[in-house]
Amino acid sequence: MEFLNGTQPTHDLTYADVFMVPSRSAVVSRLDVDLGTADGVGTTLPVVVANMTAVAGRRMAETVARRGGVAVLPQDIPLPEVRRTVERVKGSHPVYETPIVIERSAPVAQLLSVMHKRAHHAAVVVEAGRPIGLVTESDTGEVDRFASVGDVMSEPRLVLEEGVDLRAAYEQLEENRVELAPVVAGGLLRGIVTRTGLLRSAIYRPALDAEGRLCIGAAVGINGDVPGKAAELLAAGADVLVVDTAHGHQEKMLEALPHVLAARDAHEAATGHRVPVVAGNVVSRGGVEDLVAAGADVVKVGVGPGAMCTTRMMTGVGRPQFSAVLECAETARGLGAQVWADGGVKYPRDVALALAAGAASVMIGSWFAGTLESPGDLMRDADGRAYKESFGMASARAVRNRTRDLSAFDRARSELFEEGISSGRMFLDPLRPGVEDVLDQIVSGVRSAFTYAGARTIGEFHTRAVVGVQGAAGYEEGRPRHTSW
Ligand SMILES: NC(=O)C1=CN([C@@H]2O[C@H](COP(=O)(O)OP(=O)(O)OC[C@H]3O[C@@H](n4cnc5c(N)ncnc54)[C@H](OP(=O)(O)O)[C@@H]3O)[C@@H](O)[C@H]2O)C=CC1
Ligand SMILES: Nc1nc2c(ncn2[C@@H]2O[C@H](COP(=O)(O)O)[C@@H](O)[C@H]2O)c(=O)[nH]1
Ligand SMILES: [K+]
Repeated sequence: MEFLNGTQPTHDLTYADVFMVPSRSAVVSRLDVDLGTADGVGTTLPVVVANMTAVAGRRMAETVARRGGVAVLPQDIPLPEVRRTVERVKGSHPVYETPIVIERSAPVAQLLSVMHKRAHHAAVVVEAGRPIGLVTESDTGEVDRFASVGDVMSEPRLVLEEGVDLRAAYEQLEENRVELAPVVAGGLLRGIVTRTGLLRSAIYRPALDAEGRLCIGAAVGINGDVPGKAAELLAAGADVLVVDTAHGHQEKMLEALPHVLAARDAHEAATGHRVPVVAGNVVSRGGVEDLVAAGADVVKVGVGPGAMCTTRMMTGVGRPQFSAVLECAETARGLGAQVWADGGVKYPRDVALALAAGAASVMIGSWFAGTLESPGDLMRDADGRAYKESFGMASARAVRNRTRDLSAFDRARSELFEEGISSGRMFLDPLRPGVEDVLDQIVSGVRSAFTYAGARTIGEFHTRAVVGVQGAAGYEEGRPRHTSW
């Protein structure tokens, strides 16, 4: 990446402070762009779902991995739950979507409580594993909540066989005038396909492990039995380990990392699979050097840019994210390592700029919290707008949860050091309520940014990007106007 006309910025910059200038390009189609990452995780998209309790759960992990990204399960989730989640994600079909499954005798009220959990807004009624009916949201419109699902379901007009050609499946949905269809193998339900899902399958490639199952990551903190926890996460099937703490450039992290690496190496010796280790967060050259020297494959960059994060206001510590990523990525590259840009992403442009600054992948939290697939309950404000609650992992709410095994006194004391918001409202975009809708937006923006720069790959983009510095008016000029002025 170079700054426009060779200028060198005199102060640190964040995503809003910068813009990219188009360059002569031989990449004539946005479809010629390959967004595969170089961090060894196996993602085909440079998108990582942040290890936040309000963001990364089973549905999020599965849905994002099917489109090529990866989610990192938070360090606060109890191990049995991590094992269950990894197992379910690895058990989900890499192409077909996971349906909401319900029994014929269940009340409609039960169906309505789960219907919004998947973007396809439909449920498959099963009997002994076979799809016998379909219910879409419109079927439940004026129905008594105690009616049974069997009364409102209709027989599927189309049932597809596993392995069906995806293009042919799309045509069959079109011919049968249906939006979705169950897919079966030997009569048993394997998943569903939707029109949008089939289109996405043609554009995205899932992030898969060596056995062809969806990828998932898991985080571990720096306190407690770190090697034991790392070994358990690896045994559970995590494809990437994230050693995560607010201040990643501290001795405790440097002590913990070798233990995690030893667990990783033992796992590799036993299974033949090498799991990349990510560590953070830092924002300086020295931080990257120390974490890479301690063995991190990837360094996570970002102190204070997160939407739920109050660190900068509480402490004055942090660094504008574009400059932090730029310096850290340059340092990591010189040491044969990579960085993830973590936090502060609000628009697709921010992902493009993080990649221009040299990130191998970009971690996103709060934006994804406001989607159907995040773990939180769907709520409505006084105007009826749908939202989900997000909260920081250093908020009193998260700290209370993380310290549940401590004495009441120690717990209360920990909460005093809160550096995050406990209840942010992340509104769902009515036009893009699902995480895949957000991914579509990100990927389309990033692919386009690549062709403007004349880059086919993330590596080329990083080399070719030309970045200028703008003031608030420059940023403002780029925003669309929905009304006249
Ligand atoms: N990227 C960011 O800007 C930030 C991210 N977070 C996220 O919040 C989650 C919880 O992280 P964390 O707060 O580290 O909690 P953890 O409980 O994981 O561990 C923090 C450890 O580091 C010690 N520590 C020393 N100095 C600091 C400091 N300035 N801030 C925090 N801990 C410090 C703590 O000791 P003691 O408590 O005794 O001081 C404790 O032992 C993580 O997911 C992290 O990524 C949190 C803040 C900033
Ligand atoms: N200082 C804090 N940072 C936090 C907290 N919870 C999460 N985070 C960081 O934010 C990113 C995600 O950023 P977003 O803008 O996409 O939401 C996450 O990965 C953490 O590094 C917190 O409580 N305090
Ligand atoms: K912030």
